[in-house]
Amino acid sequence: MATLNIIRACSVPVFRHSLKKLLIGREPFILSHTGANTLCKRASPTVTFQRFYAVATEKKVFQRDKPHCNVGTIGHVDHGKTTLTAAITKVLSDKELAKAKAYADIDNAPEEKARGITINVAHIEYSTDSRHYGHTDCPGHADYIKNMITGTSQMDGAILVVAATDGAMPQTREHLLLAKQIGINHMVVFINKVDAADQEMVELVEMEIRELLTEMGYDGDNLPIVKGSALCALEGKNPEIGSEAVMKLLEAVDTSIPTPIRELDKPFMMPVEGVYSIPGRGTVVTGRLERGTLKKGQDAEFVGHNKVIKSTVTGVEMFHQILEEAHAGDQVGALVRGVKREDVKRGMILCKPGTLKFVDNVEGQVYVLTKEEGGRSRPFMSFAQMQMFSKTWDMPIRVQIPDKEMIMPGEDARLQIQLFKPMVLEQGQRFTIRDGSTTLGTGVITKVLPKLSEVERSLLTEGKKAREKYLASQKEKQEKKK
Ligand SMILES: Nc1nc2c(ncn2[C@@H]2O[C@H](COP(=O)(O)OP(=O)(O)OP(=O)(O)O)[C@@H](O)[C@H]2O)c(=O)[nH]1
Ligand SMILES: [Mg+2]
Repeated sequence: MATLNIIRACSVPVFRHSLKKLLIGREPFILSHTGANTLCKRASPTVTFQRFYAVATEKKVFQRDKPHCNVGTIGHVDHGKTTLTAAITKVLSDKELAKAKAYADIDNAPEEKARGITINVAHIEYSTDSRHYGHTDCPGHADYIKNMITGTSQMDGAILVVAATDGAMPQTREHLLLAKQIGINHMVVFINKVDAADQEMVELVEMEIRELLTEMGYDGDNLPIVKGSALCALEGKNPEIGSEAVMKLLEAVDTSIPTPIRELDKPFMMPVEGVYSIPGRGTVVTGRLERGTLKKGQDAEFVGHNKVIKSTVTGVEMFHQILEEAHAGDQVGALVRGVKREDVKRGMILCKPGTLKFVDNVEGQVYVLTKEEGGRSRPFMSFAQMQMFSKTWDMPIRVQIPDKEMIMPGEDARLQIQLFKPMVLEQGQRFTIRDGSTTLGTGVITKVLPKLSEVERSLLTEGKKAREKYLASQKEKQEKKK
């Protein structure tokens, strides 16, 4: 069977014949890589080893025939994000543009269930006539915000799901605000569950959402809002509000979320989202390639959590299909050599050796959320300890407020931020700060400051008393100088 596939994969008819002669009676799986490669070369220069290997292991080679774009569903708990995701794949699979995914597959597929390189369960692929999509369905409940922050930081645009039966809920608001602050500027709205609400209610919800969008800094008057029922689409009922509404939504996504311009010519860099160990193949890291291009055979290193680990990329896949070359914006899985699963942690950055360094002392500009925006009601002061989220990592930090005594909710201010462990941070990088389960604020890095001294570093983790003592001694020194 596999042999036949290989023969079919050969694109030049005259070589197909010689390939047939070479391969009949051989088992492709037991060929060594070099053996297979020579075989391919002898048979046809057009059959590359990647293609050969792909067919031998019955994996498809990814065909880059459409621009790639990353989207995802956000919105209040239970408003139908996962149902809509499943419905999109169902409707598109009828047109052979996607593989239908059942609700249960999207919502709680255990990671062991997935095989191959690209494992991340939250990512789903489909195509429309004009684009190829990677879709993130953010899980609900308690983990939501954390996933929102790390998950949506990879979206080029979002689909906001609002149930017509509920309208805008507190979390709709919070997620919208967060999305805006993370830098998601393009949004399409799906008013879901119209099968369970009357017409008047649906219209009211639309008005309410347009107002909310405007308030949050989006173009509320003109953003596309599609009304329908994800459940009907999934169950194949009422096509006007079911499958047709889903197609309308996809059209809106196609036209109003532009394909971002990718930085292909920069050295590659990919924040690691997941790390997996695949028996017989090695360690695989997943994430979205942010800059550059990534290919098999490239030297790479992991930077972050105060470590640099050298490695080589030995394979690249996207949605279980082999990629000859990954481009910035692609959601990829990379097979890496010489690295154990325990060595690499989520949040490290896979990059071209020597192009990134980690820092532990930065300056940023932050906006602190008010209680209504989902923040807290109390101000915070210098020396406060909190958690910083950026790209796919989070890390405890201690902050200093150089210009003020304290920052009140609703204010913005300059912050000096010291990280407990050095991470990759660049000027212009966005971050969010949180305290326990509340989002305090979001900001952007304005300056990278000199690395912390040993004393400063030890004080970071010491208690308040030690720090106060240190500061007092510094003050004394300065006064003596005067
Ligand atoms: N009547 C009706 N019910 C729907 C529709 N879409 C989804 N539901 C139901 O709403 C409930 C929640 O749907 P989910 O898709 O799990 O919602 P979610 O937004 O993914 O929820 P979380 O992931 O928990 O935040 C389920 O019981 C769905 O069957 C719809 O169009 N009409
Ligand atoms: Mg869900």
